[in-house]
Amino acid sequence: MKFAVIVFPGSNCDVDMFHAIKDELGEEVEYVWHDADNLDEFDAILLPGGFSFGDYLRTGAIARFSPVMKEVVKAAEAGKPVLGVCNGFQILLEAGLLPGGMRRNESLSFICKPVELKVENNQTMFTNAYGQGESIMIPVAHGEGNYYCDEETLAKLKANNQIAFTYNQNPNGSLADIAGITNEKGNVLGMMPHPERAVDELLGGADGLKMFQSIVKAWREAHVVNA
Ligand SMILES: NC(=O)CC[C@H](N)C(=O)O
Repeated sequence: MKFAVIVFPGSNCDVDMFHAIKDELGEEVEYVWHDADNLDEFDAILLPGGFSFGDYLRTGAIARFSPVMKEVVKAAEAGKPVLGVCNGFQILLEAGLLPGGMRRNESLSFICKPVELKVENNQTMFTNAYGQGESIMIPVAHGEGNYYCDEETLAKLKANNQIAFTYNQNPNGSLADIAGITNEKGNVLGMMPHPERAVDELLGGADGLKMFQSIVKAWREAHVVNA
């Protein structure tokens, strides 16, 4: 399985993401600069965290116009797994691939610490290796992670099981304790916590690795005979 790590000017979690896939997961991975115009050779698309275009205007608001985003939309429409972490989540929101938006953390401060998440839906291609309701530890590091959407959207997210993760102790004021959501089809996931920073006990925990293993498992079941 071949992963793309999309790199924007200002991305800073791309190397951790690459390491997670290559060294911890053991799958093929390439960096793809944000002006790329073809992602056909990749099976899964990863948008890493960082400060794309310096977080000017709003986080993700400029990156969503990068040429590669047309290809990310195409990949999402084709049903490929698309994962956006932190700034990657912010870009997916700005691109309209996920509903809602981000506001500054309620505290107006940048937060950087491990947080406990609850797996709200383990029936997705990103979460199938977790138990339903399992508590996992994944670090957060953001200034703008206060997820918001209108009531109708929240009702839809709940009705369609699109809330993948919630915070056990909400660190940023996010609506309904939301830490990560999927699109309706379930193949696009955005989350503020950083699974790529929790892929080895040496890093303080390996709960994030299961997310990447889930993607591979779902992909093999769909594409490999006798998986
Ligand atoms: N680690 C990150 O991706 C940071 C995200 C974003 N720039 C913020 O501070 O909200």
